[in-house]
Amino acid sequence: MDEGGSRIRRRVSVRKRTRPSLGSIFAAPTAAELKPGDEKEEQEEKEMGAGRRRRKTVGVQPVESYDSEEDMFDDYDSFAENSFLAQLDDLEQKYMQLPERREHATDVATEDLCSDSIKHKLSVTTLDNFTELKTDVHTKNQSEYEDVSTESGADLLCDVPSSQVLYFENLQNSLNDLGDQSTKERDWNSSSHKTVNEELPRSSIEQPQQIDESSSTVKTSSDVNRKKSLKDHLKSTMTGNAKAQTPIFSRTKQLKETLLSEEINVAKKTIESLSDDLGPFYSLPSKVRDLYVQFKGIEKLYEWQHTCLTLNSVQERKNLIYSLPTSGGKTLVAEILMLQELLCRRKDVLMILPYVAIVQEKISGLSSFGVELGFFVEEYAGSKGRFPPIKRREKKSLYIATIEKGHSLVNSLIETGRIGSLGLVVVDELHMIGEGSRGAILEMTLAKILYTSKTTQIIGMSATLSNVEDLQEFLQAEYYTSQFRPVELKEYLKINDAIYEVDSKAENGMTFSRVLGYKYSDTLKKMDPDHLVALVTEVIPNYSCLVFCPTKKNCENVAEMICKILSKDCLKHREKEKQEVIQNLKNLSGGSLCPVLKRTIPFGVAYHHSGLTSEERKLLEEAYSTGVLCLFTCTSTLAAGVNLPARRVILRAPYVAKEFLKRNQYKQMIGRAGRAGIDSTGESILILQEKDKQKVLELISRPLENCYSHLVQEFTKGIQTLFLSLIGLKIATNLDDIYHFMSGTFFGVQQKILLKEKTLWDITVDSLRYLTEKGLLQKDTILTEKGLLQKDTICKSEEEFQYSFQITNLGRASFKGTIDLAYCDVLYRDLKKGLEGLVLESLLHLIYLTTPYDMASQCDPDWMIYFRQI
Ligand SMILES: Nc1ncnc2c1ncn2[C@@H]1O[C@H](COP(=O)(O)OP(=O)(O)OP(=O)(O)O)[C@@H](O)[C@H]1O
Repeated sequence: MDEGGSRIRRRVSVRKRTRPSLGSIFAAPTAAELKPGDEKEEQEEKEMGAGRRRRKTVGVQPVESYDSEEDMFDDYDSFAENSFLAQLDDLEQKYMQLPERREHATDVATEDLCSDSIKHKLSVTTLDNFTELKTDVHTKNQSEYEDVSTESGADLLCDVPSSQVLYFENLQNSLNDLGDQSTKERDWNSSSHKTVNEELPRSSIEQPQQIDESSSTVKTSSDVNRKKSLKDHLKSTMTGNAKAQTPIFSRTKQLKETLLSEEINVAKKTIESLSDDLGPFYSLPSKVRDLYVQFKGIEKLYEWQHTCLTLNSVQERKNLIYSLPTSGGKTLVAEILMLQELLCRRKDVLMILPYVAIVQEKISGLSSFGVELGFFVEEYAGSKGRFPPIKRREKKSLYIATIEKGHSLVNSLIETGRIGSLGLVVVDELHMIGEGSRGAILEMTLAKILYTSKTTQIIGMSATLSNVEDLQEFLQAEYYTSQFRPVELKEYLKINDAIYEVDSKAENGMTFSRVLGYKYSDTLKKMDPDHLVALVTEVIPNYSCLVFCPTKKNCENVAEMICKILSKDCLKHREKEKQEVIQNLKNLSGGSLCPVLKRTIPFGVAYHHSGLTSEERKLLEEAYSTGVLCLFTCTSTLAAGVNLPARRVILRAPYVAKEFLKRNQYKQMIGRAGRAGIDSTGESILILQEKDKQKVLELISRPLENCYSHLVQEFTKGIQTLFLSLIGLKIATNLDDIYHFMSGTFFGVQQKILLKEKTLWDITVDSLRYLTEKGLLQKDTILTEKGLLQKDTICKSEEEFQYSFQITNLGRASFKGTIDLAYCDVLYRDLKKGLEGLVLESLLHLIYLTTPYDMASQCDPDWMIYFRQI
């Protein structure tokens, strides 16, 4: 009895000691609370339609060095009564008399100490059909009990990442859909609050009415009721569990679990010994292979995947860049390497992806693996993500992050001295390192990892890499490439009504293929001058088709235009399911539906761009993936890795907005054509006008664009932000170290190409000087060969001295508040002025203070309106 009780009390005392004061919670953000790059991500999020928030600064949770014990009680002290824990002890005394129930009940008690959300998360489901999975989970918990109790109970009790809860919910929904009668009879609302441990015989759950009644006094305050209900729930669950018979678990399940942990132990040893014998599945338990068959239908690896995974450099954990055409199956290799790291080397893994939508797609794809194999899948995108991440002792975490959130995560790990816990970092679409300020953030992230952790392996992949040598030098990585593509991709161009095949051997890069056979009336020609309907009706409704359009508005117009011309027969194709899609979309937005989608969905057509909310997007993507919708008109964002392939991809014009297509963009877009395992071939058709012919011929024949560092070009969002964070996080604080850091960046590798007129030393010195003059840094002490001099000592030549720098308050606030350094001083001045006197006569002053400067610079206010308002 005391064992369990004392364990709980001990945890409480730890919590009390380490819990931050209210003051510190509400104090100005510290350390990794406010992360560089979040604003940019907002932009991207907006772009992908995943969020519509606007703000000048971004607040994140306070930084604490959470350990798993703290997490267990996180958020609870705030609403539980002081006597709550004492009552818990009483309850233990009362209901845990039977020694054989002790462990089980303690388990439940501690679980119930967790928030409703955690309970909810742990309440896998109560469906009969799902008992197997729950039993599985419970068995795992039981088998882990030893570790849990001797360490901290962390893995059982800590925050299950929402991503994995989603997995359970999805499973629950799909089981629900099966329409099992017994399922229907259940009350879902109530069952959703049950814990895994409540999956016990009904008789044992229907219990302690007396205790409930006697202990609960009626109070009017809702708060008190909340506390009471928690307490009652606790009591009732504990009593129920105390009386319950120990559930009988399937022997087969238990055996499977034992086998899995045995296999993992063997795999750990194999991987440590660097043996050539890779065991049942690339040093992983055979269960992983089974899961790939079960969840992804992948029975066998492609030859290149096998070769890549068995490379010596990969076995030796060297950094690796690999490049294959789109749909080549790159992700699977990365996933296997990630699983080796999580399961065998017992380290956390970070996967960086370019967009929120892709992170979400990956989360849902990998959550099932996490549940089955015992690791956490954590989302770092949009508003999701905790800094620093929860420290877990047993299970490892796979963080799936956008570029910006990945950077913040790495910053927080460095700041808390935990960067070594990151065993592997995988970067998908590595070529994005050459794209503007997002590229600069990716570069900073990787450079910081390289500088601070010698044990973290970095793997980058892309379908569109050109100057790989530079990247190899930066990442100190090996390179693997192959031209493998499981489904052949045929490229076509359409000029007027003739179709040409792209042919590198032909004199002008193309050969005539055919003339479009579709008969157009004069009216139709006016409506559809590019013969889009002729092209799409060769494919839909039986196969899927993507039409890339230059703008969002164009997506909508093209979708409508196509539907006006399409035969009414299309309406009959999967009619009922399309109506369901419409209904589901309506449900998402309180009964209303975009009039364009209302007209196009019955034809199986929809637009896909950043104007959709993430829920709408998911719904439409699902309908498209299952063939209910057969045509998407979309913008280029869909090309960046969202797995929605099509039999035919049509590029409406060789433009993205007003910019002429880049080779990389073209490759990514046409790469969506040809579905592995479904299509035997994929086709792309680029529609062009005579005037663009020459440019297009160059586009299809020239090599991919090189990628170049944007670290210095993106001055305030690049090198300036980097230096501030290096000094703020104490990664490098003196001139010498900072210069050394810079030499190891992608810019350092390309400096001679990018900025010939200046040396890297000069660039470093100039940037530090600029930050110092701006009041973001201050020189601390001066280190000379003769010793330390005071900071105000005048020095003649920078080279003679080694400055040590400190971040100022303004610098820290800017770095942590993700403020663009271009206007951090203006913002500070404005806020300071606001402190002197806030004009509340009208809303004008408040609007001024809360309008981001970059937004303000995009519009040209009519000052007379303001004048009249005042
Ligand atoms: N060995 C395999 N056998 C069968 N299918 C596979 C295999 N490997 C990958 N696939 C499937 O091929 C499809 C494309 O794979 P993946 O998304 O990994 O390609 P990619 O190279 O990352 O493409 P992109 O550059 O477009 O992101 C996926 O549906 C994946 O499940």
